Amino acid sequence: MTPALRITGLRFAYPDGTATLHGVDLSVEPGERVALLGPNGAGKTTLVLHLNGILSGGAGSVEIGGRRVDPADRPAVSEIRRRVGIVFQDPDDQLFMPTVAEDVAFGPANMGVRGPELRERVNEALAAVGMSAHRDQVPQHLSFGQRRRVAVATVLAMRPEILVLDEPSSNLDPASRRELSEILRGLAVTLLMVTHDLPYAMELCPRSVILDGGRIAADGPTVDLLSDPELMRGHRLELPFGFDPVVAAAQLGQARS
Ligand SMILES: Nc1ncnc2c1ncn2[C@@H]1O[C@H](COP(=O)(O)OP(=O)(O)OP(=O)(O)O)[C@@H](O)[C@H]1O
Repeated sequence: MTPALRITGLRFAYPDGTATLHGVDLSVEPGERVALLGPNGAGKTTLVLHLNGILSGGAGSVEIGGRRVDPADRPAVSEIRRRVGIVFQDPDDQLFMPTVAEDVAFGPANMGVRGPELRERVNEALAAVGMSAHRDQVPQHLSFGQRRRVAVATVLAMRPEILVLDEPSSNLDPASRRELSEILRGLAVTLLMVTHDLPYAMELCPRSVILDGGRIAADGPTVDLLSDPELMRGHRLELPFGFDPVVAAAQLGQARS
């Protein structure tokens, strides 16, 4: 099967010379849910920004469903931006229209979707995140957790094959955090989630990858990584007090390798 995502030998330095990725290889199968873990400054966001060509120009390659992300190939980039939806950490980076429904319609309308199909996509995306009742509200008047849900809906309306989320649980209260996790688990997409919230990684992603210093340091079942104290310490990862990944995995029905 063609992987949903294949990154090969990816190296990248910012224009100021900060070398951030040092040869990353990663393959994700369709329908997998993978957490991307690692300390501050590891290169997680930099890696994610390569998935739809926002960043490029280093060495190596990124392929989405077998198609290479090549910023010089404009049609390929538009196609890839439709297939890879990125939900940024701050929902306010994604919401700029006068109403929630217009924000959710923006992406598909930009792709040329019109009329009943556009309405259907907006309705479906808002329903998926439980925000149908707020469609006519001003996004900036919603709570943070509600804005994050709408940000997810703006991406879902594009019907992406790969959903990438940067810190989806940050600043959410416990109920909103759980509700978003239920929403994400119910989606039939490939999911890549950048997070420092290790129980959230455990809950949502059977597989995790640790990135540190621009290199993949570990890749395997989330429970295995989180229950390896030396690995965790070595990459500045800390579980909340009292959280036992093995017990959590058993409760979630996740297998150890
Ligand atoms: N625009 C930029 N110009 C120069 N260096 C940058 C830029 N953006 C990020 N960096 C550097 O790249 C490195 C990786 O940053 P990145 O944001 O990808 O890390 P991260 O793993 O997402 O961190 P965090 O967990 O703190 O969000 C850091 O050293 C950072 O200072």
